[in-house]
Amino acid sequence: MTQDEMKKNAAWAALQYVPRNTVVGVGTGSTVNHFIDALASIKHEIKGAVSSSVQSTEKLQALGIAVLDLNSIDSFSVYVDGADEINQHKHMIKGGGAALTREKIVAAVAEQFICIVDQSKQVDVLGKFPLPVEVIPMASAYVARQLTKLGGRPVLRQGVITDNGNVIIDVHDLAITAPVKLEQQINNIVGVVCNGIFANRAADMVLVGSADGTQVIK
Ligand SMILES: O=C(CO)[C@H](O)[C@H](O)COP(=O)(O)O
Repeated sequence: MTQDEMKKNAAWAALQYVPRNTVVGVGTGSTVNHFIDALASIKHEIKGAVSSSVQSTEKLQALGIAVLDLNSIDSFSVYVDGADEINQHKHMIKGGGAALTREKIVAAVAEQFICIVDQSKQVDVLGKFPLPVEVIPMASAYVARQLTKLGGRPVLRQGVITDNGNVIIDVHDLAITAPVKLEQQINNIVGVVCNGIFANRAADMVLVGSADGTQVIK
């Protein structure tokens, strides 16, 4: 079974946790693209979606799913998104698709975060995947220096501008043994919009696709 088939299994398994007649939060990425396909199969049973990126918005709308303004909603039940890495505490690294800020915003409004991954995303310690940090462009050199002081090796992601008009710095060589603390430390650097550690708002449930089926971790 390919990695993409494992992603697809996890994505379709998420459908059973989507309450009907509500708004659904939708993340970004190749795993989420499978989830959007799955969501389209029940589009007449939901009230629409809130989206974490232009990419997901376009796919949702192309499949006939209404995309609602997050500011028009007080809360909603379930946010479904992928991850680049996830540990046993359901802390994640996200942002490989550069959508981390909007993903963190939509996740913050959701009551429950369901993370859909293939088994290759499970790790003991976060940080082998370079940590994405969204940065205001004029602050990129300053922020890079501060990230070096924290022990990382920052690399500007070439040719990428986020949906919010900012740049991404990928931080290599971090062994993230204290994700809750490091997430806050990086957020405290002036010029950082958001970083890809999702630990202060971890996942509530993880669906892990593998060749043996989909494992549910609550
Ligand atoms: O955080 C993300 C996008 O910003 C994605 O969830 C993450 O990169 C995983 O992507 P994929 O499902 O394509 O493996």
